[in-house]
Amino acid sequence: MNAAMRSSEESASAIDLALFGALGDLSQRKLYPALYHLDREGLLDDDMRVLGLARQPLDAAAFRKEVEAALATHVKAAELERATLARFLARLDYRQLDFTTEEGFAAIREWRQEGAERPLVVYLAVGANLYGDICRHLEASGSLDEASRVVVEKPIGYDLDSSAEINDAIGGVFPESRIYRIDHYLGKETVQNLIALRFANPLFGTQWNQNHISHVEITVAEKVGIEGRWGYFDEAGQLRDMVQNHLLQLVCLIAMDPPANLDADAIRDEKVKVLKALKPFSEASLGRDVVRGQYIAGTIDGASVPGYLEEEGANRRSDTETFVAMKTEVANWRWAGVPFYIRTGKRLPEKLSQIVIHFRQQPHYIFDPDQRNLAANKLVIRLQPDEGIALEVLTKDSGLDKGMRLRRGPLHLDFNSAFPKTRIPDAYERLLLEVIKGRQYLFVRRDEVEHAWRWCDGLIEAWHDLGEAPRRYPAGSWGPVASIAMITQDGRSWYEDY
Ligand SMILES: NC(=O)C1=CN([C@@H]2O[C@H](COP(=O)(O)OP(=O)(O)OC[C@H]3O[C@@H](n4cnc5c(N)ncnc54)[C@H](OP(=O)(O)O)[C@@H]3O)[C@@H](O)[C@H]2O)C=CC1
Ligand SMILES: O=C1O[C@H](COP(=O)(O)O)[C@@H](O)[C@H](O)[C@H]1O
Repeated sequence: MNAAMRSSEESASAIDLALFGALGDLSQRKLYPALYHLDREGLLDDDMRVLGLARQPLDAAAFRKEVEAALATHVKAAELERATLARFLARLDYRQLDFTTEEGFAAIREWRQEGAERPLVVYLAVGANLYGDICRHLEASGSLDEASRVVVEKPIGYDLDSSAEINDAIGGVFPESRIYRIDHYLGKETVQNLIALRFANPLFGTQWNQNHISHVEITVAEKVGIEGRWGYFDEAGQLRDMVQNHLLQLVCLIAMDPPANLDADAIRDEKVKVLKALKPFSEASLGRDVVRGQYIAGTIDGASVPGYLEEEGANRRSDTETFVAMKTEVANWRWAGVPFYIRTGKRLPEKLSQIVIHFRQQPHYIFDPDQRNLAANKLVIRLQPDEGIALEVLTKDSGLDKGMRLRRGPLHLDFNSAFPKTRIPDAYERLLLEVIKGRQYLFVRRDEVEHAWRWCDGLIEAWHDLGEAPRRYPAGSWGPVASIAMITQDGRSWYEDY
């Protein structure tokens, strides 16, 4: 964080927030808890107001009750303080609105009149099919001005063409400098820590390339299944839902060159270079280096769970993937020849997001030949849960009878125990704070979204040509056996020290 960022951190900015989709799942589970926590931390200006917009006919009092109920469900009881809650609820107002017609949008302009000097932030917590309509109606109703910002959720489209269409619609009303595209992984504390780890520590900065790193592993494993979103998910699949955005953003943060500074565009320029350098799959590499899976019924934590095709809302046979593993490469000078193994899936045994950087072995090995497989350092970056960083190093096994036996052990930084008083904020807290302050470095620029789609579209097209059904895996396993074979064929294995 540069000096300008640091000094503006202390002062909260006053904004008016118009929240479209104010009674939806995202608002209730993520946005109100995040705003409440910001208020509790003293990070919301006293004058900040929130206007909830949705189609149900509620008045402000009934809306506040809905929000209070959402907070009671999604904020820990110990963190719900009466005074903060009262202050937060008093910020809220509500208007009933159908987002598809311009009629009614004047209500936003009228609500704005009271706080016209504050920038308006428009948060679109609705499906992307509504983004264009809402932006146009906001403009036509005279609700916007030169300082208004818009926040949009993923997924932006279904492929490159649809994403370009949506981006055009938003871009027809808001300039890129006032569009905040959320990828909530960028708001996670440990994901931001990747920037600090890489660029604040010369120890890693000098080693971060193909001369010293043999391969990189990224695992984003989920225990949950489809969570009532079968209709959406079946159209998307795990590649579009997770890889196109979250996993490729992680690849970017690991692989990018140092930005000249921490400005949004300096960082985003470097990420775009990584996306452009991602190797496309050939027909041969597709069969060898990519595994798609779909879960069948199984057991997680001792409880039976249904298969993907038996989940609530499942209404057809489907070959949509719920798991993807692949070996890819960032084809540039820094990373040529270094495989990036990535995998993500639903209904896996753990909720775990982890990056493992495998360093190369020493050029000449002098210890016990039986221990050769130990002989490389690993940097394990745990994004969730139990956020932390561990560097696996080799030391001498102690004891008179051990000779020069090696022992592998971690130099471990566990954020929760190292900094016990620091609550690790939810990603949406950080992201909302950045929007309020008008800083874009944690948001995704249009060209990032589009380069990521271009690469994914190529992969999806090749899958279609191949015409193979996904491999089945039992819920509660680590995915199809082929995903293990994919990495063992290179003489490696997925890091398993969970
Ligand atoms: N939920 C999550 O965890 C995540 C969501 N997202 C994204 O966030 C966005 C919102 O998702 P989510 O909250 O789950 O969706 P929901 O369907 O739960 O919420 C959408 C809200 O918008 C309202 N709405 C829809 N159409 C209209 C309309 N024409 N006029 C007025 N109100 C309307 C709905 O009202 P009604 O109830 O009356 O239909 C509902 O309150 C989506 O883009 C999604 O992809 C991204 C990441 C995670
Ligand atoms: O964007 C999404 O992310 C969640 C996983 O997020 P996490 O913060 O819990 O790791 C995923 O379940 C969902 O399908 C996807 O749309």
